[in-house]
Amino acid sequence: MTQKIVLASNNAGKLKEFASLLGEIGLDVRPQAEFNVPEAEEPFATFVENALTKARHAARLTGLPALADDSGVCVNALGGAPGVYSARYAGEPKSDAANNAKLVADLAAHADKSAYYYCVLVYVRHADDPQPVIADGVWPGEIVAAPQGEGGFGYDPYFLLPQLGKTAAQLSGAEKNAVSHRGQALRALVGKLK
Ligand SMILES: O=c1nc[nH]c2c1ncn2[C@H]1C[C@H](O)[C@@H](COP(=O)(O)OP(=O)(O)OP(=O)(O)O)O1
Ligand SMILES: [Mg+2]
Repeated sequence: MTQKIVLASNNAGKLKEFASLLGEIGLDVRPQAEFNVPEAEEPFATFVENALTKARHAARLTGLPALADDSGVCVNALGGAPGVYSARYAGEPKSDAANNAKLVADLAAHADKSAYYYCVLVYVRHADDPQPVIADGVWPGEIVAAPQGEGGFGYDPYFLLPQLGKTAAQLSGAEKNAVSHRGQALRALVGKLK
């Protein structure tokens, strides 16, 4: 029987990417909304702490193993900002449009546009699992001032892959998953679960 797992995220863009990534692996992964799990607080200054708290929260409320993703875009000229604060960079309520506008404005005076996406995944077998399984991934690129592409989510229309001459939003879902921070992290995590 396939093990049912709860995916501790409410981000529709992430859920779509996980559905395609996890479909290949044969895990039965259900978004936490199916179990009416409300959004967890993410008070910490590190990605891994936030991911762990999200995973524990979903596992505690469902009684199922849980997988959480904490991720963001880190811009070198901005000292790594927005980083762990990417989702709320422009304040509450969360808005991709406001976040992207603030990022472009904050970076306007800087010549160095280099950045990277970071993703950490945490898997807990139960809420008090003393050995969470942790994997991460990094995806380098550059921030551009004008959006390009309709795919992806979040910062993707502004995240250029210089070697490809395309933003992350101009990649197909499969192309993005093959190289992204999230795809890398998930493949590493699955390797550790075997
Ligand atoms: O592949 C990506 N393509 C574009 N943007 C991305 C990506 N990966 C992370 N990001 C951005 C979106 C959000 O501004 C922040 C994640 O924040 P993060 O707290 O991990 O997720 P979230 O609050 O949207 O959903 P949840 O916590 O329920 O999983 O980084
Ligand atoms: Mg979040």
